[in-house]
Amino acid sequence: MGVEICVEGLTKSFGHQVIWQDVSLTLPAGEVSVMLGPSGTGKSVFLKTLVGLLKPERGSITIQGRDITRLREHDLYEVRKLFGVLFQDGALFGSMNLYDNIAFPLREHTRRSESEIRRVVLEKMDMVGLIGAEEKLPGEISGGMRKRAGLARALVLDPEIILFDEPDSGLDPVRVAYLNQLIVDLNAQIDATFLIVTHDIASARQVPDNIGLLFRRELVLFGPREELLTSDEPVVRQFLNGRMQGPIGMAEEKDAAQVEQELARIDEGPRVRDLTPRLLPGPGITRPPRWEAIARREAELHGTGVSSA
Ligand SMILES: Nc1ncnc2c1ncn2[C@@H]1O[C@H](COP(=O)(O)OP(=O)(O)OP(=O)(O)O)[C@@H](O)[C@H]1O
Repeated sequence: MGVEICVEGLTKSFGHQVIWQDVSLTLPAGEVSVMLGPSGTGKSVFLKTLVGLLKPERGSITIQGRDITRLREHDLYEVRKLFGVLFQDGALFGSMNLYDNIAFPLREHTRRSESEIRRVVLEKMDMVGLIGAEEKLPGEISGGMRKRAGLARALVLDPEIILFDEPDSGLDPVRVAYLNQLIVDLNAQIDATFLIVTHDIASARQVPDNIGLLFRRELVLFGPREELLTSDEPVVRQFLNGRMQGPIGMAEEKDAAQVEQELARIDEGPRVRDLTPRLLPGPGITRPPRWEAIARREAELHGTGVSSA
């Protein structure tokens, strides 16, 4: 059923450079959350801190009753098994074919027989639509396929939490749409807790239960998607609408008077337009009760025609 992650008062610096401070949020068990933020605001650092690869200076990360920032390396190793991570480039070994890449965590971390490994690898390859590509090398396939292979590898140890570091980076809009559908389908099938770091606003509008925004060393907001999409917070409005006008500048600092002037000039139109229909599990995917409830809510909001996008 996935596990909850509770982050409280988390601060991370490198030397004198504070990346973010006093970050508190709860990733609800089994839900999909997205973390947005301008480049360089420390989204990847946040993922690495969650999985215990980086140590924060202050604060706690509680998973299954244990604060993982205080665990010794041996116990941390156990906790890491709860996580599957999809790195930006898939992080595949270039000299291994896809089958061996995906089998790698099973061979490293379990004592399963090769026939059992084969069953799991093929099951996960099937889930991400890669059956038939077992013998391919990472260099022989498209960026989209590499992401899928990275995702299959993240799934083989049956994680309770999956972290996605910019799954859409480097993909064209059509491949991003397929990947988003895959993420939603997977959430309905395996029911793990998902956290997705992305720049892609269209994905953030359609895919998650919750949205967070890191900006100027703070977690500006974290909350249910509907709340964020209709928020009046200028930073959120600017980011979700991909506009130059607003508090976020190229150098990340703008004069308050300039921001005020820019905001006064924007006519946003009716609020209801902001609530993009949510992506639902596709045909053939059995929806668990959580997704049935989401589908009912979408039908209420957008009419009965809403199904998968
Ligand atoms: N190991 C490290 N040592 C020192 N500084 C680091 C380290 N890792 C990241 N940083 C710094 O932390 C800041 C945040 O980096 P991070 O990659 O998390 O940003 P991001 O929000 O993911 O950016 P982008 O959206 O462009 O990928 C950057 O200034 C980066 O230089």
